[in-house]
Amino acid sequence: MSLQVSELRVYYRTLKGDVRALDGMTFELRDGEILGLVGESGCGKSTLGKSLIRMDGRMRRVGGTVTLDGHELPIDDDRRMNDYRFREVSLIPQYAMSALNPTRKIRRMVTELLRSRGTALDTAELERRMDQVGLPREVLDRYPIELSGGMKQRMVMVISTLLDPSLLIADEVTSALDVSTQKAVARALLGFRDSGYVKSMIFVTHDLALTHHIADTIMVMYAGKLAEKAPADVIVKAPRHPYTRLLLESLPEVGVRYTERRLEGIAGSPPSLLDPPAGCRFRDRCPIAGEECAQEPPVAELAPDHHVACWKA
Ligand SMILES: Nc1ncnc2c1ncn2[C@@H]1O[C@H](COP(=O)(O)OP(=O)(O)OP(=O)(O)O)[C@@H](O)[C@H]1O
Repeated sequence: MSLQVSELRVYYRTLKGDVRALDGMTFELRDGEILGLVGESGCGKSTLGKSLIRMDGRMRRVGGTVTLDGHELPIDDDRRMNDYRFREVSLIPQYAMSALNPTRKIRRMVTELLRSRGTALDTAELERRMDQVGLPREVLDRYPIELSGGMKQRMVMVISTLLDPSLLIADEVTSALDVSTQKAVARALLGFRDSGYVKSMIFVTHDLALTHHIADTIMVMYAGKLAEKAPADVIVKAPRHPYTRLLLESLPEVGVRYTERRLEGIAGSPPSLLDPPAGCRFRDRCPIAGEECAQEPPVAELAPDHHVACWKA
């Protein structure tokens, strides 16, 4: 088992009070597993990713534990987490491709990064990995501005995995890319896993179709909590949580025009995480909510590896 997250609660301190961005998340990730993490904007996906590697100043762990390869991660101790970053856990953050230092050529940037980690650059290994993701070697002697968006993204991916971290968190790495570049990036991620550069991966995205292609398991979050987690095929073909069903129904179909099938979103909006309601947080938008939903639903394992937090599932 690579990763075990247990009852994790991470809140943001704000002037209006605590934003309960993660409110009791429990899940596991096996060796070799790619987990697709989906859910509406603001449900806590990025907060989960950041919590596993670097909390920002406003984040606070209120409870729970994170264990990676049998060691509990000191997630709220920024200094101690330094021993784990890049080596054990690596993050490709949202908008990573715009975060490359514009004043450094790529080779110098990688050399400096590795030096700061006490490691020398193994150029042959770096080039092998660049070949694998289809990046020409002359990229090393270019400035970030001289690379296309897709090239920058693949370069960031190579850099983030150079020290073979156990867990890679890829946060929205494909959202700003065109469809064929998205595929190249997704293939590269699969290649990293298959080559053993990373043991397991959390792929954070809004794109359910792409997630279904590359993830072994999909976890759906809603308002800071786990709604459903199951093998990717099960989530797409036989979801049990009403939120997952509505999420799938709101996807556009290629070849179907608006006049034939109106694209329905999910009516209503998620609750504020400053003062979330008791009971099921999806209750106000749920077409099948009943009285029992005033109580918080437990996460039940309905079938092996199929976890659902819904009284009606
Ligand atoms: N620095 C912050 N201070 C206060 N609240 C924050 C902060 N960052 C995020 N939040 C809140 O925490 C909740 C979860 O945000 P998060 O960014 O993790 O969601 P997300 O699912 O990753 O969204 P998106 O898909 O838009 O990236 C939201 O309610 C958001 O408003």
